[in-house]
Amino acid sequence: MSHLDNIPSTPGKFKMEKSAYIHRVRWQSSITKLTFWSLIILGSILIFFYRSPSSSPLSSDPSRRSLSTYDWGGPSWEKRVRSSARVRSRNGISVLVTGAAGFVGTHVSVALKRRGDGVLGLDNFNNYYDQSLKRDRQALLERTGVFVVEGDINDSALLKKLFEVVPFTHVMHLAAQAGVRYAMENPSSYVHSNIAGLVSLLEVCKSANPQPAIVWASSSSVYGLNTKVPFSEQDRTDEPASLYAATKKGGEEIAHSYNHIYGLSLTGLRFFTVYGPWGRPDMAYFFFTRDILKGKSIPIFEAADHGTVARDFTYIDDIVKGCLASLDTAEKSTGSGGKKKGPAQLRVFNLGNTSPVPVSDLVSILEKLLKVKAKRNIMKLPRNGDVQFTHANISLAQRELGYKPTTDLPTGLKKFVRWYMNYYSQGKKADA
Ligand SMILES: O=C(O)[C@H]1O[C@H](OP(=O)(O)OP(=O)(O)OC[C@H]2O[C@@H](n3ccc(=O)[nH]c3=O)[C@H](O)[C@@H]2O)[C@H](O)[C@@H](O)[C@@H]1O
Repeated sequence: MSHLDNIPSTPGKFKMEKSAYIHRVRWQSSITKLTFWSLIILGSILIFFYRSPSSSPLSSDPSRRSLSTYDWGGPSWEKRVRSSARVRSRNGISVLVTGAAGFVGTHVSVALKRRGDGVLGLDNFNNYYDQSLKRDRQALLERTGVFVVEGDINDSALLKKLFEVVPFTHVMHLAAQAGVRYAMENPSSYVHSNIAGLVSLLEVCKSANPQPAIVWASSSSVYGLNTKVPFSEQDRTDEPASLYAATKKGGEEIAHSYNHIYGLSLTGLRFFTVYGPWGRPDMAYFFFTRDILKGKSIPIFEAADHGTVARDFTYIDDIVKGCLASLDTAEKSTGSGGKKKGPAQLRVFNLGNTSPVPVSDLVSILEKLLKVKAKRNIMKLPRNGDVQFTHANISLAQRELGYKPTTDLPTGLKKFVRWYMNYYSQGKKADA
């Protein structure tokens, strides 16, 4: 008989062979031991999750999408930060790019690095969409010489540290919770990233010496239910159709207040449905491509009375040019030591393509490029935050930034499809 046979199968059903007293003493000591070890294990788990000062404040935040802690700091980490942010051209700038492993962030970081600017990336690698795509973008950035620090914009200690290590002249703020429809599923993630995260970043920027100039991503969605087209920067933006749009509009007001109080130079860019290689799998052109290839039906929205739903789709390279021109024309912030010394620049620009295309035409272009007929499922535009159309007036950006989009939708989609086929032919799965 093995000693294992002495252990009762049901806890508590001990055979009373010895005196009750001895059993009671043993029983109490077992409970004490059990409590002691439970506390030790619980303590260890807590210490594991909160072990470093760099642990993300996300850990206790219900809006968090995945449990993440970030490690940063130390001499070799600082060396990498410094080296990545080192300016290598005359008159170059040093830029902190937030959301660097995102779609626009990756393209902008590469473009800046290639022209000799210092670039440091920051990204929290959340799981809103396929994280392996973000990791592959990160690998691309590493090959270009851009180090991406893993962390969240809500982590003020990390942001302060970055500004201690590098006196950034500019911040390109692209970290955000994107996507219009997802706001109904996870509203707090929009508040967390687009409102709280923005404030956390601006708080650190306002106290930095010197204060950086900030260029950041707003959205065409701030035009909301407006019917006057094309949308101009002077138009009202007080009827957002989604929480996403509301948080971007809120960001524009927050920018105004930091400019007014602290003299921060701030430029907001209203992007119009940006698409292209290394894009976002949650966007229609991307998952339409995946689903057409899979033979899955795709939902194509239409407005009431068969009204056309259209977007001013803008190719990534045009957006990158607009971002770089915004950084190059940004004036210096005027404050120091957290105090305003004089008026500072405050700008908002539309970055669109100026030629809206119906979603059904987008599908036709994809069908031709993919040589596959789509299974179209025409359905009523759901009440989920989508607007019927967008159309940018870009004359202000043209005048002030020299912004001039040059890629039409068929040309841009051709480049996207080429990238897509190449990327996913390497055994990767195109899951959102
Ligand atoms: O311009 C912007 O500011 C916004 O552009 C996009 O938002 P959206 O234009 O809605 O882009 P998609 O989600 O790719 O949708 C494109 C078009 O396809 C339509 N659509 C979308 C999904 C679907 O299943 N079916 C469908 O017909 C939408 O109604 C829309 O007209 C981005 O997702 C936002 O993050 C960005 O801020």
